[in-house]
Amino acid sequence: MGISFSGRTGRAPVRHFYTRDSWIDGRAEDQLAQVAGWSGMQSVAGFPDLHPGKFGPVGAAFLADRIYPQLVGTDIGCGMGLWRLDLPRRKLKLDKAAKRLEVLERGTDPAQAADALAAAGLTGQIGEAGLGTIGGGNHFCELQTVEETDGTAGLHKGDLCLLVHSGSRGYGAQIFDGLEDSWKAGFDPQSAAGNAYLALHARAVAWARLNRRLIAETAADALGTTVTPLCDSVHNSVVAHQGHWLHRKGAAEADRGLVPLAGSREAPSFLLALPDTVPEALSSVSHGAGRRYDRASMHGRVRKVRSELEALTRTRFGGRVICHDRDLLIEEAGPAYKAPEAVLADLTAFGLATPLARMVPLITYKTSGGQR
Ligand SMILES: Nc1nc2c(ncn2[C@@H]2O[C@H](COP(=O)(O)O)[C@@H](O)[C@H]2O)c(=O)[nH]1
Ligand SMILES: [Mn+2]
Repeated sequence: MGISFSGRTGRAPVRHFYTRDSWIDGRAEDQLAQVAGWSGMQSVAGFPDLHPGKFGPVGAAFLADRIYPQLVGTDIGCGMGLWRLDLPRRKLKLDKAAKRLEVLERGTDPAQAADALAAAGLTGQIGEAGLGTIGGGNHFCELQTVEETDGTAGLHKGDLCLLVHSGSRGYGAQIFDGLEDSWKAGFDPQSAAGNAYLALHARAVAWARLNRRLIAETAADALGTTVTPLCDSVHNSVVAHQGHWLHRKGAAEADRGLVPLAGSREAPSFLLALPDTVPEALSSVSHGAGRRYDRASMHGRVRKVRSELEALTRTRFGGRVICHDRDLLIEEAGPAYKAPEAVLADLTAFGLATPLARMVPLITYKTSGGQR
C-alpha cells in the first residue's frame, strides 16, 4: 500500500468516501474537520454512514501519533458478527423461534461462561457477568434470510443467518470512566497511561468478540441447530497501523476479509468483500447504514398509540421485532437509519467494497425490557 503517513504537523487531510446520496449531517462533517486539527493527527477518513457522535463523528477512521480513547468511545470492541445457521428455512416457525430466543435474556450459564473466558485467555482479567447477553441501545441479534448472493462466501439463496451486534457492555464504559484525566489531549503511546489503556482495551475487544460468539451459539442452540462463523468485525477500536495509531469509530476493519454492513430492522443488510486497495480509506469501511435521526427526535416521529407501537413489532418483510422496552422500540425504528443501499452504492463507487450477499431480517431480537 504505497502511501506513508509520516511526521505531519498541522491539520490532517480529511477524505470523504461518500456522495450527497448518503444524506450526510453537516454537524458530523464539522466534527470530522475538528478532529483533523487535533495534535498528532495524520489522516482522517469519513464513510457514507457518517453521523454526529459525542466526542467525534461515527462512521470514520482517524490515524494519529497519539492514542485518543474518546475516538474509540465507551463501547470498546463493539462489532458485528455474521454466522450461517445450519437450519433450513422451511423448518423455521417465526413466532416459535422468537419465543425461543428469549434465552438471550439470561446470558451464558456461569460455569460455561467461566470455561469460555478461560479458553479465550481472559480468566482473572475481565469478569463473566453479562456474557452472552446483547445489551441495550441499538445492539441486537437478528435472524436473517439470504435473498441474493453470488455464492462466493459459502452462502446460498434462502439460507438463514444470525447477525449479532454487541460490544463490551459495561466494561468499556468502566474503562473509559476510570481513565486518567489527561485522556482529552490523547495519550503518548510510550506513556504508562497509554499502555494501561491499550491493555484494558485489548481485554474489552476480546471479551466483546467472545460475547458475540456466545450470543450466536446460544441463539442457535435455542433454535435446535448450530452455527458456522462467516466473519466478525470490530468497529470501535484503536490498533497500531503503519507506525501510527488507527482509531475506528463505527468503522469496520477492511483488512480482515469479509464484513457485514447492517441496514436496519426495516432494511436489508449486506455481506461485503473488501479489496482494501485505497490507502486513504485507512483500511476501514462502513459497518452500518448510520443514524439519520437521533433518539430524541424519533419520539416526535412516532405516535404513542397502541396501533402504531404494535406496527413497530412487524416489519415490511413480514418479520418480527422483539423489544419490550417501548422507548427503545421507537428510538430504533427503521426510519431512524439511512438507506443501506445508498451507503453500499457509495462504498462500491469509491472502490471500497463489493457486495457478496443481501439478507433481510426475519426476527430482530433486542431486549425483553428493563435494561437499556
Ligand atoms: N440489521 C439491522 N441493523 C440495524 C438495526 N439497528 C441498527 N442497525 C444498524 O446497525 C448499525 C449500528 O451502528 P453503531 O454505530 O451503533 O455500531 C447502524 O448504523 C444501523 O445501520 C437492526 O435492528 N437490524
Ligand atoms: Mn456498534
